[in-house]
Amino acid sequence: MTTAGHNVGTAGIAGDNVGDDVLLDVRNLQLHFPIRRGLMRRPAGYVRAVDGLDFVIRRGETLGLVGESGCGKTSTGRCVVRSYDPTGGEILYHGNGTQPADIAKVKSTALKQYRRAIRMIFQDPHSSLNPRMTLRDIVGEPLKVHGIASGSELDERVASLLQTVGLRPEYMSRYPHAFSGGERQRVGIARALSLDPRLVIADEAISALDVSVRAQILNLLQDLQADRHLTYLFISHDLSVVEYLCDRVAVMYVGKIVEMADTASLFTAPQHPYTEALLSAVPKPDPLLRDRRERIVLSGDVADPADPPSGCYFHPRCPYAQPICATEEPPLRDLGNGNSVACHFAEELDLRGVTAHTG
Ligand SMILES: Nc1ncnc2c1ncn2[C@@H]1O[C@H](COP(=O)(O)OP(=O)(O)OP(=O)(O)O)[C@@H](O)[C@H]1O
Repeated sequence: MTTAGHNVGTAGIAGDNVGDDVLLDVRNLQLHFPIRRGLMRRPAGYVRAVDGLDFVIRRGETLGLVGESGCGKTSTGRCVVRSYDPTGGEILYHGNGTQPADIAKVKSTALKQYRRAIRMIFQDPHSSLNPRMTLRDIVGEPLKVHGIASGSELDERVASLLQTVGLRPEYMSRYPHAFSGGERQRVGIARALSLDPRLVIADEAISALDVSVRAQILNLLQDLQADRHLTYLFISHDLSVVEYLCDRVAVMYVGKIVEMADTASLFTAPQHPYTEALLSAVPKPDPLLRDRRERIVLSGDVADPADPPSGCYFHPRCPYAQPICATEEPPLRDLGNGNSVACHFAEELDLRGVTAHTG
């Protein structure tokens, strides 16, 4: 298959010094949903689902995106695939190793090309596959829509994609209901791969599956990454899986990244109190380990993204908060080792880490 799908236009962006290994450079990304009220449906406020994110995704890596429900993970993924139009910021795609294209703003043909390069795998394989379509239609549809294959060539490509994800080619005339949850997720993965993408966004891709099939799908994702030089943005609640799969992790709280680090540093030496609290809730199979670790129960609810607190959004729940935390928002700052944190007191706190597998 050709990689013509990655030939997105340059959209007039100056080439910055981000390094050759960067595939996606996201700057000040925002997605604010209007809250409409009254007869005239005028915006009465905004839900700041994504509120100024800065991060890069490097070629070939798996970047994890974690945080509690409602913190903006899915909204971020949907902005990156442009199924939502961001309300602000830039998504610079370095597809050809030349000048990047600002995906946040491209339209029509360039957007269609970009959507070949960045694909998404969804959480629920039951609802994300159309029950009235055969596997041939589901997996082959992107190839048809993009005018890449039809007729017998399409069948050949679908057969090959099914084999790639561990399904038998003769299944292509069957409907999704004939398959288990794990098999359906394999179909979703085959569909995502059909356009030979560079970046795959997996949004809770294994969360809905039985524990017994999760490992199989994880292994498949890892094999595909090695074979096809894929880059992943892996969105998950499950920190044990994130520790196992991801090279780096971004922790989100109420539309913002509060910590970003390589996986080993994040799990063994978290720098943000919110990360520490999330890690303390990772279930431990070892009872001795369980006894030694105290779970940090956060007080209060996740802040409302339509009416966030002043200063650091986390300060009303933070066990280490000081007066400045209620008045000044801490920027996401580089710690000098490539990792970054948004906390006024990161250097002064001695936070507890844990590794989900070894303790
Ligand atoms: N279409 C929408 N209109 C208005 N608000 C929305 C919309 N989609 C999401 N939101 C709000 O944006 C915030 C972020 O939601 P999002 O689904 O991105 O979070 P999440 O971290 O992915 O949560 P989960 O893990 O539960 O999927 C939430 O407050 C949510 O209610």
